[in-house]
Amino acid sequence: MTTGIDALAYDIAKIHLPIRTLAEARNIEPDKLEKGLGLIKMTLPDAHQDTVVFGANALTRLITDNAIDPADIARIYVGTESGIDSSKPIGSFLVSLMEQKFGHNSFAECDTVDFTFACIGAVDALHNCLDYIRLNPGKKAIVVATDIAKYDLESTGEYTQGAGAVAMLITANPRIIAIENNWAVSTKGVFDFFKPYRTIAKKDITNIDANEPWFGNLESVIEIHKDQPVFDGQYSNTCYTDRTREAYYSFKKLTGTTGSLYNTWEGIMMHLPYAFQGRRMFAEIFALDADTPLLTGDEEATDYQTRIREISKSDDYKAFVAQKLQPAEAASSLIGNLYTGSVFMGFISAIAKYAAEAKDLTGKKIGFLAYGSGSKSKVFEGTLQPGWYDAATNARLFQTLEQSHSIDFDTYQKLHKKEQHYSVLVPVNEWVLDRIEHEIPNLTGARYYKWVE
Ligand SMILES: CC(C)(COP(=O)([O-])OP(=O)([O-])OC[C@H]1O[C@@H](n2cnc3c(N)ncnc32)[C@H](O)[C@@H]1OP(=O)([O-])[O-])[C@@H](O)C(=O)NCCC(=O)NCCSC(=O)C[C@@](C)(O)CC(=O)[O-]
Repeated sequence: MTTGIDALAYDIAKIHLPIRTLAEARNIEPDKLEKGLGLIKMTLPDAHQDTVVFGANALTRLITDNAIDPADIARIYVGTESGIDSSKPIGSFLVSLMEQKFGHNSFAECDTVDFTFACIGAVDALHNCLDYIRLNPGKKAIVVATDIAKYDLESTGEYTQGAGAVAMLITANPRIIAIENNWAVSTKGVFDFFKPYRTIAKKDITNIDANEPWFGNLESVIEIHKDQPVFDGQYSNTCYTDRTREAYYSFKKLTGTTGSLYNTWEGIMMHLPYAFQGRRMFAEIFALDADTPLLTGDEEATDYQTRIREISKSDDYKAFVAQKLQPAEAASSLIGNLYTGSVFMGFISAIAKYAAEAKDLTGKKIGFLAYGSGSKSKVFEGTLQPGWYDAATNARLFQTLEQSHSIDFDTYQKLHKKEQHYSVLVPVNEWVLDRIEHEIPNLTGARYYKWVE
């Protein structure tokens, strides 16, 4: 028996700001963003959307497209770092919305919980669900990755924003990819990227956005939870490369792989905070784990870094990128960061590209290098199953992304600042955020959603 991903669905924000528009407004050379980081479009939520909406839309599609009987779903585990409540998980919202759609009490026996560890939370949810299915092969589990990657205006993260969700059905003998039970982990507690609760004096609250979730109302201070992270971009890249390299080598040890591990993989799925992150960070592993290593690890620190940079610009590395990394990058260029969903969206992107080239890849291995700030990497691998081609074709990923609606810079800024309260696109056949209960002065913040035909 194998376990893995049996079906996939997604919901990506339908509006975007062209990266060129952002570059011009911010006085950044467009080529840096387009050719240096691989960015083309940046998706963002419309006024009626939040992470529950994206997750619920992806989940509804997964259930409907695959005619899944709700009674067969034993658990819905959510990966997110954009939770909307410090107690009530997104999973709790999803279950109630699915009951609105698929029948009263239809999910009453379904287990649900959110996993949070920055961008790797949905991989943790997947890891857990695979173990569960291995123990209970007759059951079905669903993993939902849903996030809004939102950064401060004018920050270096601004051009990497994105929004959407991926939902995955996890079963025994899956149709798309069987995931082997080998998991290598590298963890280190660091502050590369985080979203702290900020404590501020009450006397300083005049400029606070009334839409922020509030809590911890003490006598003289108030704590607010900000959607946007505190981060150190270049340090986060160092943490990313260190963790993924360490987990990669742990995986080699775990599996007793003696030659180059990446040469055994048809494609490599990495966490992509922006399209070219994987190719910019993988050059070191490419050099160290080549059949004839290009680096020994004994070089002086500056020589070592210079050599990695040279290797990253070499023709051999460019050919490697085109073959093993580029298929997963294509969707990221058109979406931006999906946080927990990024590594899985990379997988959908890759299989869509493989299918378009009519490649026969059943039985081929795919490597996954997941990363979450904070920081942790997990490396695992899977084998493509005969249903991958139909799943890739039916997903219509690039046809869907092609329909994305371009907005202007002014609208982008208003949506970012939550100053625009009407939708850019009229929602059809999808979930919407209907209202947030605001009983001033007690802002309960309860959120209500509805399905619109
Ligand atoms: C990612 C950074 C740091 C990038 O930071 P940056 O300063 O915008 O870009 P850079 O200077 O590092 O790189 C620019 C690239 O463009 C090139 N370039 C320059 N000019 C041109 C030109 N004219 N024509 C062509 N190319 C040009 C330049 O040469 C370089 O390419 P290289 O050769 O070094 O590969 C920034 O966007 C940032 O701070 N982002 C937010 C944090 C982030 O995404 N970190 C990534 C690692 S952490 C992570 O992935 C986890 C995360 C963030 O998803 C959160 C989570 O886990 O929850």
